[in-house]
Amino acid sequence: MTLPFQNARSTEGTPAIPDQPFAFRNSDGVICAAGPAQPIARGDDQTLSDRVGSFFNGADDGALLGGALPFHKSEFDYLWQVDHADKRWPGDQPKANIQALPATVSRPRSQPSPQTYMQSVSQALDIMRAEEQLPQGLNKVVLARTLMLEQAHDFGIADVLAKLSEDPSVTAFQVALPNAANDTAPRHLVGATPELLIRKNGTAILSHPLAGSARRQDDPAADAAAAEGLKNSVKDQREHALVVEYILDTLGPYCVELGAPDGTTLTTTRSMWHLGTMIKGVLKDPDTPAVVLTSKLHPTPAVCGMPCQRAANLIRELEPVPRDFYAGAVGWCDRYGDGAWYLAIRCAELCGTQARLYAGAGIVLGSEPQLEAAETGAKFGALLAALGLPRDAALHDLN
Ligand SMILES: C=C(O[C@H]1C=CC=C(C(=O)O)[C@@H]1O)C(=O)O
Repeated sequence: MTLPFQNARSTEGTPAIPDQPFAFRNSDGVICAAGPAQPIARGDDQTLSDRVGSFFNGADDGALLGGALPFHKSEFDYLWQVDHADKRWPGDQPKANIQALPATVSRPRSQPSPQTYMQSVSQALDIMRAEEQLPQGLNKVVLARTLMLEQAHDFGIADVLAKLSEDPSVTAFQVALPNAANDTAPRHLVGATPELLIRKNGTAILSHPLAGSARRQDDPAADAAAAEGLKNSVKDQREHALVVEYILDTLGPYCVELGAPDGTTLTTTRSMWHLGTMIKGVLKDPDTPAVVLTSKLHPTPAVCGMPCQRAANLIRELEPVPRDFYAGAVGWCDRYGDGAWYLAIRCAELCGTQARLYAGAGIVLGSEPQLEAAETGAKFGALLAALGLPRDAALHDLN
């Protein structure tokens, strides 16, 4: 077993202590790291429970653990222990008005191109059609693409977070990421996630999976029609049902009670409509920490697919850009294991003057490559707007 709180050595060496290892803001309030931060020894999913165990046994009352789990479970997480939480959001300091700054951000550069992305979606659909009758055939895979942006000066994380947290329906977040060998500035993941993977308070747990999406429209009648269309879409309902089923199956063994209402509800952010289901449960053991439940759940078919390992392998094969912490999980828990963990989606990696935005879409039989490319284009909207670009800037090069 590796001990937490030692100065963790990894392939990148000892992590530099970031100014702010993690921060989350939503309609419930703010959780930011405060006091001295200590890295928890890095490792993969198999050792997570052991590595965080000492935190729960030995930490002071106000101590918090938080950070990020990567998308692929064999990769190393990046977690921190801090002495206590702060209610000061990093964006609350006096700041420049982002709208007033000259627009210096470069035109977004797609990686892969939307056309290559559409080809990957077609390939995935070919596999699904060929395996439709097989019991372990591929049912769903979530395929992502990225946008690169650059500007002359460093991206201001506090400004980006302040913009993202203007939407009360999301959880705006910032987590420190490990630096790559040639990085010249600290690396962070910042985002505005709409999706709660798990919240734990004593024995009570809550999960709010989303899957199935439609872009919000400026015109109210068109917006209502988009929502109605999503609700009635057989393809989106199927895409959603796989996630709910998976979460109920995975959490079942840890619960004395677990349930979801019949049917989906419409959930909205400023950019997107989603199908959502509120899953509630009561744990058998209140000592099972939220971060451990997260690692059991992750990756759900909202970010990976079904069957899970098959989909994860296909993602490695078809996506040219490694996901790293995109579509992983970000969150925090206290020494009682209570806390909240979210899907790391609608996010960007910021490093100095560079930003990489990520967006994915669930592919099932009935998906259409062009529409999935447009859906990912729309999902970039919140981050594009926070970085000072038009919300629809990624919707123009899809033909
Ligand atoms: C993978 C992403 O979204 C997931 C969450 C909600 C809806 C989704 C969908 O409709 O495809 C995705 O499963 C993303 O935004 O990058």
